[in-house]
Amino acid sequence: MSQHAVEANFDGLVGPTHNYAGLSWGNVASKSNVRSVSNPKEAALQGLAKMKRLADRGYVQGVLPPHERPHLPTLRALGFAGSDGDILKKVAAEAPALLAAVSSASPMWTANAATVSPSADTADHRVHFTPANLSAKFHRSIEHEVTGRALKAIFTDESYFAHHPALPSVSHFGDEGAANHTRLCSGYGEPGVELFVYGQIAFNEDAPAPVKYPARQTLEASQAIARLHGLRDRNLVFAQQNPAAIDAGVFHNDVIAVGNGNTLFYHELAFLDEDRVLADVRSRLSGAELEAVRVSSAEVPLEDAVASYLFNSQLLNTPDGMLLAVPGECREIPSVSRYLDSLVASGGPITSVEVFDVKQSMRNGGGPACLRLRVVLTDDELKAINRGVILTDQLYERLTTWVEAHYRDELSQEDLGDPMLLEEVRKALDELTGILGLGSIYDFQL
Ligand SMILES: N=C(N)NCCC[C@H](NC(=O)CCC(=O)O)C(=O)O
Repeated sequence: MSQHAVEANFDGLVGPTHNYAGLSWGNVASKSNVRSVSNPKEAALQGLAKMKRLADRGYVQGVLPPHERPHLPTLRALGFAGSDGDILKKVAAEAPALLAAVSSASPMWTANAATVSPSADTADHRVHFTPANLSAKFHRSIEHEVTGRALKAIFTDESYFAHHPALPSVSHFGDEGAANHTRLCSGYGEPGVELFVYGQIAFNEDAPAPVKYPARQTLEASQAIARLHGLRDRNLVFAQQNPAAIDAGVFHNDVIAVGNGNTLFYHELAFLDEDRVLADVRSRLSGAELEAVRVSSAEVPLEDAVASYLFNSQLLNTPDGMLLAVPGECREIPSVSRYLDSLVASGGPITSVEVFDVKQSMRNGGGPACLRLRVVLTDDELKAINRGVILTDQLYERLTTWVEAHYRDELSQEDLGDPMLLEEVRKALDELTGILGLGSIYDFQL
């Protein structure tokens, strides 16, 4: 028997070390803004403003905490020794690239935090979580442990929630989480079709693969997650991303497609075999017809899709149709802005468009959809979670005051070795776990 369920969005709160280090080869924005001075305070406030607007509209909105950065335990594991201050000084002088990597606020992009399968799809009828190993990028590969702790601190009740460790951290099982996973369904509480999109088949060197940029997700990783989560064939589609799109800067599928309910909004160059993907989804989707909203290259050239992050939008149910929550950049690029007007006028499933300013995150390649992890929860499951992370007016006020008190409004690469920064971060995060009621999740708290 299906139960009423909602889609909750858990946004990553941007951390106090948000900076532009050019760490992500294959992510055009990250590379083009390398060494710009960032504004962590503005970044965090932009993220909170997005959460607040959506919470005010009645969507269930949660918060996932930032991670401790710079991450001293990683530096110690790599042979740096002495006091925290000694280590920062040494690594800043000898290995600034490493310091940048362990200082990234990248856990803000919670679409990469984990893959989540709702209880309507899983064999044991629990919600399953697998933190993504993010093994393609060193700075992201250090996220999954604390991500797992945060998820366990929020989704604690084992009768409702199952937590798996990240997959083995090697390229064969490269996993980028929900950014390459879309669920289509007739209603959130109904069994859905989980569409896993991969960039490469790891154990077949002859299979198609991008030539310029890395494919971060493998088929083998997606299959492993489907097994761990107890998904059945009738709920599953595996699709290969178009290698040419990866080579044009589409480093995750959520940069070129987004789905919600029975609607898949995608660019014609998203998939290697578009017809098969649609046929596979159609044959498995029950209780609804698939609405395929296809954007052609003639309407929006691939480079405009990448530059605007049109598809990195949130697609949300409203009482009359669906809302596309787009980044501000979509209105700055003429082809995209024109397309959005025609989309709303077309009489299709997407009936409104709203602009969100997340520019600080966008400059590192993270749009509205990168900043959120979707978790479909039945009414009982929602009641069972740690409610301290659900955004209310009061929590919004507390978090804004917390950001104002602890965050800098300028951060350059040279600041990352400042021992004061580490102290500021730890003080802020210690207070935050109290505000969110998470207990101890950071290494410095254990
Ligand atoms: N599409 C989704 N779901 N997420 C976007 C992640 C952006 C992130 N950028 C970065 O990690 C850049 C950090 C820097 O260069 O400082 C990444 O490439 O993994």
